[in-house]
Amino acid sequence: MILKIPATSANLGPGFDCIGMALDLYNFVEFHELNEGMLEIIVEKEGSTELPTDHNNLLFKAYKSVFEYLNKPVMGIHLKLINNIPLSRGLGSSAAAVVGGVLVANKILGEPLTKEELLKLAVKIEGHPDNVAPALFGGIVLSGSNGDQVFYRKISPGVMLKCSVLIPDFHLSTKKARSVLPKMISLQDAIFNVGRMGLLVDALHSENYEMLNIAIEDKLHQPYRSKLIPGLDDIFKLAKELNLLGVSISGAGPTVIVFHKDGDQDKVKKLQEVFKNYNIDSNLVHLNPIEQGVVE
Ligand SMILES: Nc1ncnc2c1ncn2[C@@H]1O[C@H](COP(=O)(O)OP(=O)(O)O)[C@@H](O)[C@H]1O
Ligand SMILES: N[C@@H](CCOP(=O)(O)O)C(=O)O
Repeated sequence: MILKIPATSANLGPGFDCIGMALDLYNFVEFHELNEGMLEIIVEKEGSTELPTDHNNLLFKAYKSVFEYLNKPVMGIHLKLINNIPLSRGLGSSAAAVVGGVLVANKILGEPLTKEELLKLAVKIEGHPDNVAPALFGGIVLSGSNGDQVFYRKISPGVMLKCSVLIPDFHLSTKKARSVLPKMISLQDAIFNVGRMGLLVDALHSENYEMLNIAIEDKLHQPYRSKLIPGLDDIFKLAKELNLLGVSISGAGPTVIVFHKDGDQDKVKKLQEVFKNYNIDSNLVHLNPIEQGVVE
C-alpha cells in the first residue's frame, strides 16, 4: 500500500498555531507488514542522508503511538519513504511524517480509528494542530485544542488563490524558531492579531483577496523570527511595494509564502533577488492550495 501526504503551510501570518493550508507537494510512504519486532526503513530523496532508519524515526514513533493507544503489540513494518517535502523549511515535513505514521498503523490494523482520533494522536506528537489538520483533511483548516479535544473547521481554497514559496537554502528547525518567541505578549499585539485573523478568515471564505495584504500581518511570531531569516523584512516591504496579494513566513520558516495573482510571477522573482542580496540561494516553487488531504 502507498500513502500520498501533502506539504502544509501553517500560520498564514496571524494564525500562529491555529491555521494551515495543504499544498500540492507530496511525500509518499510505501508500506507492508513484517513479522513482530521487525523494522525496515528506506528513505529516498529529501532526508535520505540524515533521517534515522531505526526506532528514532519520527514516522515510526507516530506509527508506534497508535499501537500504544490501542494497547496492542507493535506489528513489524517495512516503510519506504519517498520524500519531496524539504526538511526544516516550514513546509510541514514533520507533520507529514506524523500523519503518515498514524495512518500506516491504522491501515495495518484494519482502520479501528476515525480520522478525528488520528488527528488527536497526531497533535499530541506534533504539539500543535495547524499542520497535521490540513495534512489529514486537505484545504485550509482552522484548528485549536482544549487539552484532550481538537476542534477544526475546513475552508475550501478559492480557485483564484495562487501561491509560490521561496525556499531558502538553509534549515531552521521548528524547535529553534519557537525558542526565540516571547512567553508573554502585550494586549496591543494580541488585539492586532485577533483583528488580522478575522480579516484573514473572511478573505479566505469570501475569496475576496483585496485586503489580504493587511489580513496577513502578524505581531506574534514573525517579528521575532525575522532575525533568523536574513532579508525577511526587506522581502515583506518589497511585496507591499509590488502590490502582491500577501506574504508571510510559511510555518516556522525559513520558507516565505507569497500569495499572488496569475501573471505576477516576475514580481515574485524580484523577492527572490532579495535573498540573493543577502547571499542566500533559494528555490522558487509555484504551489497550489489543494482540497484533498492524505490519500491512499
Ligand atoms: N519523512 C520523514 N520521516 C521521518 N522524520 C521526518 C520526516 N520528515 C521530517 N522528519 C522529522 O521532522 C524534523 C523536521 O521538523 P521541523 O523542524 O518541525 O521542520 P518542518 O518545518 O519541515 O516540519 C526532521 O528533522 C525529522 O526529525
Ligand atoms: N505553528 C507552528 C508551525 C510550524 O510549522 P513547520 O512547517 O515549520 O513545522 C510554528 O509556527 O511554530
